[in-house]
Amino acid sequence: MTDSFFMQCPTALLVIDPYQDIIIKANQTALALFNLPQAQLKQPTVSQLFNKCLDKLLVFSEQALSQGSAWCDDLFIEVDEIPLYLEVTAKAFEQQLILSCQDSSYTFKHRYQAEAENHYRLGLFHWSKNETVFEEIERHNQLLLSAVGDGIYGVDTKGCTTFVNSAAEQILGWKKHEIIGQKIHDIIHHTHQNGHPYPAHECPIYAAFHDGTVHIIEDEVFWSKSGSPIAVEYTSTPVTDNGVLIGAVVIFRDITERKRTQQKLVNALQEVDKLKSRLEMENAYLLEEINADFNHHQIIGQSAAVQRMVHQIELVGPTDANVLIIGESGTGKELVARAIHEVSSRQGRPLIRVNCAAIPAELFESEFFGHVKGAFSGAVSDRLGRFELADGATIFLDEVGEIPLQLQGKLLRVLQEQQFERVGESKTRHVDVRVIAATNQDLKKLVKQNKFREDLYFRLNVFPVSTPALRERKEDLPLLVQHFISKVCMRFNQPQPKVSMAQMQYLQQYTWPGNIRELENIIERQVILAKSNKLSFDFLADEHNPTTTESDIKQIENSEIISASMQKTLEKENIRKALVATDGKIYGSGGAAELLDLKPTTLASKLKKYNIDAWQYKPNKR
Ligand SMILES: Nc1ncnc2c1ncn2[C@@H]1O[C@H](COP(=O)(O)OP(=O)(O)OP(=O)(O)O)[C@@H](O)[C@H]1O
Repeated sequence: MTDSFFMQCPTALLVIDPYQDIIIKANQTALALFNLPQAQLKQPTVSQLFNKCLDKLLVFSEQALSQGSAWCDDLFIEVDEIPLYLEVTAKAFEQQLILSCQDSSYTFKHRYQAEAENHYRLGLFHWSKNETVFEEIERHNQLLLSAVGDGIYGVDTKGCTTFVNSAAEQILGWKKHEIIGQKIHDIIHHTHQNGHPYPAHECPIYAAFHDGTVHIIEDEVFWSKSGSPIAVEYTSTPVTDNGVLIGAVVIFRDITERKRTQQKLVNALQEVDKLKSRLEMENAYLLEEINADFNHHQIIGQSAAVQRMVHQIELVGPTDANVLIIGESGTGKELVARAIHEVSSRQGRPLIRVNCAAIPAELFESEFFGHVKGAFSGAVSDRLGRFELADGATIFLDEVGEIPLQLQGKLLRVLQEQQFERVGESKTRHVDVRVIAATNQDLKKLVKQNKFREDLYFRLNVFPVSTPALRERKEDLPLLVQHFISKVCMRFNQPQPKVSMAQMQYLQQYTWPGNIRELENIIERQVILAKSNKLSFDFLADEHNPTTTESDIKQIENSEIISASMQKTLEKENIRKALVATDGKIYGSGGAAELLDLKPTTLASKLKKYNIDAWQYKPNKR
């Protein structure tokens, strides 16, 4: 069994006797390796077998015999004259040596192969490990590129697309397979927003891989698959490989929404600017109004004429009809206009007043309709006209008869179509303005004289309202007088003086050519001049009334208009009545002077003037 193992062992085994120089035994592998016939084991001898390296064999054998074992790889034999190097392991056994021999080239080959295989296995392992890492990186990159909200695409140096991320697909509407390998500029960047062609040689994206610098563009358009422009900002960054430009990567963002928001903001700011300048103008206008003390709108009076007028105001006020107020100067035309505006639905906005008599002829159009900067010398900035200012409100054209004939056509157009153009501008503007006009002139007469357009007159005269002259409603005088005294005294913060009946008569007798404005002015003046707590208006008698002879008192009483001479007669009669009532007493409490609200000295001089003897009225004298 042992011998069989020996014989079948895959390693070449020789048992030699180094002392006798003979091969005692050799197994199958050894016979094959040394090319020995089994029958001739005694031949060759050991030294013959290793005859080319005897010295080394001797040293090796002695080492094995003395140490019990030895190993060497420099012994060789010649087989068919070809050296066969061996790795030999020797084991000493009872003065014999067992040699285990291995073909060195075979061992080397196997070891090399094993090593190569080892390397190969290791390499494969490393490679698959690396491949997994690369795959992982690629997967991460893909995830990142897909997750990014910005569009990303790459181009090579020919301008052809090399990759596209999902956001780019979504923004542009093009699928990857439709643009990969295609010249991207021709697909999405061929035209400027204004429709002008965008040549590829001007394309900043392509420029990046020509000049090697980053190109940042903040406002351009890319064209979607559907053909609509997409507002974008983008960065084109050159890509290099070992210092060589190989293309560019473009990161872009759809800024449509941002631009829309920006535009909204710009519009809102413009609107704010417009409203601001409008408010400033309104404010300045209102301040002007407050300063002018026009902020009271009470119409005082109980006469039939006033009641009729108030009724008309209530009728026409809530409608949007144009109104023409006709009346003498100072009869309250503006007051009526304000009252109409205030009962209308436009009362939340100011009444814009234009005094047509105060505007120089050459500035009328600009005042009414505004102008643009540079429209004429002096037009240094855009300016709103009164009609634009009154948009949504009411415009009050005071002294409308003063509007120059050449502008009347334009005014008619606003009244009919609510349209006009600013001076120096062709853009037609629309407004919603109610017009209230006023005049103290006879417009019909102006029409006949060709100074006022008839069509404009009819347009304005839709609803005429007349303000009665004060002399036609003298019954309102006491109320008006009291109203103005209160108003003035409140302004001056002083107690209100009284008006005696006699003084009231002076007011009643006066003809009031300046109407209520004159009354208001006179009262203000007299309040300032009043020395005591009493107001005097006797100067009115002397100021305007012509001298007449004394007439019948009865006639005076029945007369509505009292002339100066009548007034004198009336005063004389009045003094007489006072003397009768006071039994001829002039001075002191209960005297005629007090009753007449006159200074005793004034009464005395009047008695002298009228040649009245107070003694005549003493009880004992009558
Ligand atoms: N009925 C009234 N009650 C109270 N005040 C009045 C009345 N009518 C007019 N007034 C006052 O008289 C003054 C003159 O009135 P207003 O300016 O309205 O007259 P007008 O007819 O427009 O004058 P003009 O034609 O000169 O412009 C104002 O202070 C106004 O408040």
